[in-house]
Amino acid sequence: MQLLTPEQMGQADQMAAASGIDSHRLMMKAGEAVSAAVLRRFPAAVRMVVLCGPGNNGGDGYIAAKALFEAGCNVSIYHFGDLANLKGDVAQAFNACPVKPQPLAAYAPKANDVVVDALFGAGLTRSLDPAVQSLILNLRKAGSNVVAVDLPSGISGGTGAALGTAVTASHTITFMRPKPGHFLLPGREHCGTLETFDIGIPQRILTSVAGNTYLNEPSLWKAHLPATSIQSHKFKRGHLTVFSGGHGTTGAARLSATAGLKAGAGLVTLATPSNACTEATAHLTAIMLREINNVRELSHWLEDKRLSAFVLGPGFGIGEKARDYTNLLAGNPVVLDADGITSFAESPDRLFYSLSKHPTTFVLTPHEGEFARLFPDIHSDKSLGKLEKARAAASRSNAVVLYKGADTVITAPDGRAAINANAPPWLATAGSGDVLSGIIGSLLAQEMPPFEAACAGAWLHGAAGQNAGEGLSAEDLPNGLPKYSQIS
Ligand SMILES: NC(=O)C1=CN([C@@H]2O[C@H](COP(=O)(O)OP(=O)(O)OC[C@H]3O[C@@H](n4cnc5c(N)ncnc54)[C@H](O)[C@@H]3O)[C@@H](O)[C@H]2O)[C@@H](O)CC1
Ligand SMILES: Nc1ncnc2c1ncn2[C@@H]1O[C@H](COP(=O)(O)OP(=O)(O)O)[C@@H](O)[C@H]1O
Ligand SMILES: [K+]
Repeated sequence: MQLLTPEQMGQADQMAAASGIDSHRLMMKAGEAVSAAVLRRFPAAVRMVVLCGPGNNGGDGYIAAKALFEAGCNVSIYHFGDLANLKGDVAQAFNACPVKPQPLAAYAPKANDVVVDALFGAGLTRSLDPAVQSLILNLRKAGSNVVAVDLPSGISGGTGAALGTAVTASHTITFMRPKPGHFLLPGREHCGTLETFDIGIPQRILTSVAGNTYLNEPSLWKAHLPATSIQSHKFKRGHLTVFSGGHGTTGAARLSATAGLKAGAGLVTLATPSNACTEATAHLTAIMLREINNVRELSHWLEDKRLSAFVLGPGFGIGEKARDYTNLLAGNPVVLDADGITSFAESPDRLFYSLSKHPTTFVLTPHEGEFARLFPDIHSDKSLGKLEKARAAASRSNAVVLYKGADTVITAPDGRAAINANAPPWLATAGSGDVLSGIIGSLLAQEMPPFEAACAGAWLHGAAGQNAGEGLSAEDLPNGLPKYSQIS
């Protein structure tokens, strides 16, 4: 599913008008869709309260109020801003509305009210007025049900950031295409259940304005998923190498390797320093073991051209050895995670220089702390949302960047970006990231391109979390992976 920024949506709106589509008709459809959703969700509501702002979002509100009124509901409208300043479609919607609005300050929220939030949508550019913010706090205190039009007021459609206090809705009705702010945090938590309604802007216009930001769904990468064929043999399904730390620190790499095998790699080898071989052997069966202690031994191992992908970082240890291995692996499909990333904290440019000499084959999987170590200036830039930060990081590093969190974002150096939204909160458990690196490594080993492998990996990890259920530990995740043939 392609996502549109508020700016792109505005552009689509203008193009629709320029091509002769009646903009008031679009507003009518939007407002009527809101009214229908409210009636469907709250058929027994005692009082409907529509809060209308000064722009087109407010216009949708006046249309919704009219439709609710005509459906026999008890409707009140409260407005923000000077009614004398209403223009164009909003003024027309206001004039046609049989319910006369009162000023916002007169509204005292009640628990049973069903509130339609049509204060601000895509046009929000700055923090809400203090009076609006205090009303939002009162709504929250009263526990009123809120249905947001397009976006909960106070949430940025582009970044999901809350510009001051923002409305928390149980439902949000948006139009044509969701925006990144519906899925990025904290926006996602403010939206409740999201419905996307088609108000009739033609597909050709949406396609012409859309960039390359997507919700991370199987349609984005399913065609690249490894297919199992009767003629397959284990080398055809790829050989993944996971580098392990030394004695006492092999757990993370073993988790990653186990996930790699379960995610379909034909062969998985744990590359282990000599002092950890006994420990690793005691825990492994299907996963193979190879002693690798230094760059010379790694170079020798890399002469086997059937090795298809590598995971470096989980439990590996921070330092020169990680940097040397990474440099040697540049140009190969690699997931660089955890200690592999942190090893470049003092000298990120050394990593970027190494990666700049090859096509994109690396996937970097930082959580926020690791992201800040590798990209300190991008991380601290308050003008950027998570999507833009991850895009800037991918462009700088020439790697696919999977910026982890409850709203994981995956970006490629060519600008493609996907927001992952299927991860349950109980994935926040020790070792969960190690499993993710193994899944992505496995998909790389099975010849998935790096952006698609990272997107599929994040989604499969989320699905595994859902299947394993609340209370899971990271060991449960590989067994929760869905079967590829059943993904639709
Ligand atoms: N995109 C489309 O195709 C359609 C959009 N529609 C609606 O139009 C909305 C966007 O309309 P607008 O662009 O008029 O924007 P809004 O209605 O979200 O904002 C209105 C105005 O408020 C001002 N403003 C921004 N932040 C403010 C703040 N914190 N305090 C006070 N004023 C502030 C802005 O200058 C803007 O002109 C969408 O969210 C949607 O609800 C619908 O009417 C149907 C068609
Ligand atoms: N609240 C959350 N909801 C959903 N997923 C989460 C949440 N917090 C973390 N995750 C996911 O869990 C994984 C944790 O990885 P990481 O931070 O590397 O932990 P670890 O190093 O313990 O494995 C990441 O994939 C991340 O996206
Ligand atoms: K709104």
